[in-house]
Amino acid sequence: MSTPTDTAAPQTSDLRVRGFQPLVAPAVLRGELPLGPDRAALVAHSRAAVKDVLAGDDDRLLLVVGPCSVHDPAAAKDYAQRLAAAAAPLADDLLVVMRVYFEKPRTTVGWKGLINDPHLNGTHDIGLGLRLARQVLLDVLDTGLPVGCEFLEPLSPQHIADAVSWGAIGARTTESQVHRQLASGLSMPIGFKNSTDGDLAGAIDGCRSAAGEHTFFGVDEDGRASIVSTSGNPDCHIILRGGRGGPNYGPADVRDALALLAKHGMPERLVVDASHANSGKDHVRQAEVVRELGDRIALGERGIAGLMIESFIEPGRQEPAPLETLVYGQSVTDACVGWDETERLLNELAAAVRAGRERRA
Ligand SMILES: O=C[C@H](O)[C@H](O)COP(=O)(O)O
Ligand SMILES: C=C(OP(=O)(O)O)C(=O)O
Repeated sequence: MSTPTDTAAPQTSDLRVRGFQPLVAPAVLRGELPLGPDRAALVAHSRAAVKDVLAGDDDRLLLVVGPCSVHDPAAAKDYAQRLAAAAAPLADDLLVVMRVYFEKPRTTVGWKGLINDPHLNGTHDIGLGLRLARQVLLDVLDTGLPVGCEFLEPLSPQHIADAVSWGAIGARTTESQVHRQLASGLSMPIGFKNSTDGDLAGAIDGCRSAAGEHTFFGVDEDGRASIVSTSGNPDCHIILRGGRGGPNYGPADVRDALALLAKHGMPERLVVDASHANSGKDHVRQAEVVRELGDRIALGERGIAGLMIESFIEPGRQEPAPLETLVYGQSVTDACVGWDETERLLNELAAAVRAGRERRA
C-alpha cells in the first residue's frame, strides 16, 4: 500500500499564477508625487463640503461629472481645465466634483482602466498606471476642482486616496464585504451604487456595514501586508443607477428609496446617476435624464442631494485601442455627453437649484 510520502508531493498552490511583481509602496509613490499643503487643503475643504451637501446642511447640488474612465492624461487635464472654468461661476449653486475614474469593474472582461493597463494594449504596466493616475489627480486638483473616483482594487487607495474628495463603490461590488470594509476606512464620503439587478438593499446594507468598525487584510504605507483596523465611515449614501429592470430615477423610485432609507434610520438623501441603466448607456438619453431631474429639482423635489453625469470632450464612445489610434477626448468605456452639451447642462442645473431654492423660501 502506498503512503503519501512514497511519491514527490504534487504542487498544490499557484497552479494558475503566472508571476508576481513587487508593487511600488504607497509611501514611495506619495513621496515622488506629493500632495502638498495647498492641494491637501482643497481636499479637506471639499470633503467637508460634500458631506454638508449630502447631509442637507448646504443647499447646493453635488455634481460628479467627468469621463466614464480616464485613458489619456492630457485629455483628462484638458477636460479639467474646461470644467473648472465652467464650474467657477456656478459655485453658489453646484458643488462640482470631477469624475476621475481609473479602475473599471467589467461585467465579464474588458479594459480595466488606466491603473491596470495604461498603454491600453494588455501589457498591464501597473507601476506606470499608478504614477500616471496620481499625476492626473494632482493636475486636476491644480485646476481647483475636487476629485471623485470609484474604489475597486482593495490596495490601490493607499496610493491615491489622499487626493480624493468623494468615492463610489460600484454596482458590481456594492455587496462585497471586501469593498464595504475598504469604505469603512476611507477618509471621504462614499456612495454605494444599487446592484446591477436594480436592488437597493445591497447599497443600503453597504452604507450600514461601512459605518461600522472592521478588521481585515490590507497594506500599510510601506506596502507591508497588514491587519488593518478601521473606525467606520459615517458619511456613506446610496446612488440610484437603474438596473436590469430599467431606470430608477423617476419620482416614485426616489420616493420609495427615501422611504427605505428612513426605515433604516438613515438620512433621506441620495445621489442619482444619470448614466448606466438610468439612460441605457445612451449619452443622448443621459442628457434628457439630467434635464428631467433638473426640472424636478426646480419644482422643489426633496431628497436628491447630487447627480452623476458621464461627460467628456467628444460625445459618444469608441473601442479601447492604443492611444495614438484613438479620437482625442472620447470615452473608451461608456458613452459620454460631449463638452458643449455638458456646459449647457451645468448652467441649466444651476438655474434649477436656484429655482428650487426660491420655491422653498
Ligand atoms: O462604467 C462602466 C461600465 O458600465 C462598467 O465598467 C461595465 O462595463 P461593461 O459591461 O462594458 O463591462
Ligand atoms: C461602473 C460604473 O458604474 P456602475 O457601477 O453603476 O455600473 C461607473 O460609474 O463607472
